[in-house]
Amino acid sequence: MPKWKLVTEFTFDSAHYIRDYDGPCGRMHGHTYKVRIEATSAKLHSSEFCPHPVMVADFRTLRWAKKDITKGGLDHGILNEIMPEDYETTAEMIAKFIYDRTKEKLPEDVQLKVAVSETSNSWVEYEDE
Ligand SMILES: Nc1nc2c(c(=O)[nH]1)N=C([C@H](O)[C@H](O)COP(=O)(O)OP(=O)(O)OP(=O)(O)O)CN2
Ligand SMILES: [Zn+2]
Repeated sequence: MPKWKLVTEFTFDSAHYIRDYDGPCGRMHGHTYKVRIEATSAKLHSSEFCPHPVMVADFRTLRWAKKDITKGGLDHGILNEIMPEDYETTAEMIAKFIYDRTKEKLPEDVQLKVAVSETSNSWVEYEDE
């Protein structure tokens, strides 16, 4: 079936610690998190900014997490305070958190894959097939 795949990448800067971690990651520290979101659909849709069905998903909608925390994003925040308690602040759960929040903003048929990197040598990817 013909389909589109959008890819967008962005960064945000935040502090975190991993609860009960035996090592430096258990102390408050910061990362420039890199995020890559892939959105796939066989249909085009309107968006919160555009009334015409011409997009898989609006890049502006996909990039919500790069906004300042005072504007609903994750930038310049403390992830342990922003994320609900059932998410820990590992890259795995940050990817799931971004996936879950982004999915809420999109039409049901849009498939997502979210990748998160804390450091230049490690990535995690999350999707729900
Ligand atoms: N599977 C995961 N492992 C670790 C995570 C994680 O989110 N998922 N997170 C951390 C820490 O948050 C830490 O900040 C990253 O540590 P580290 O991999 O040690 O990063 P460095 O770039 O400093 O690695 P060096 O090898 O010391 O250069 C840890 N593990
Ligand atoms: Zn860290």
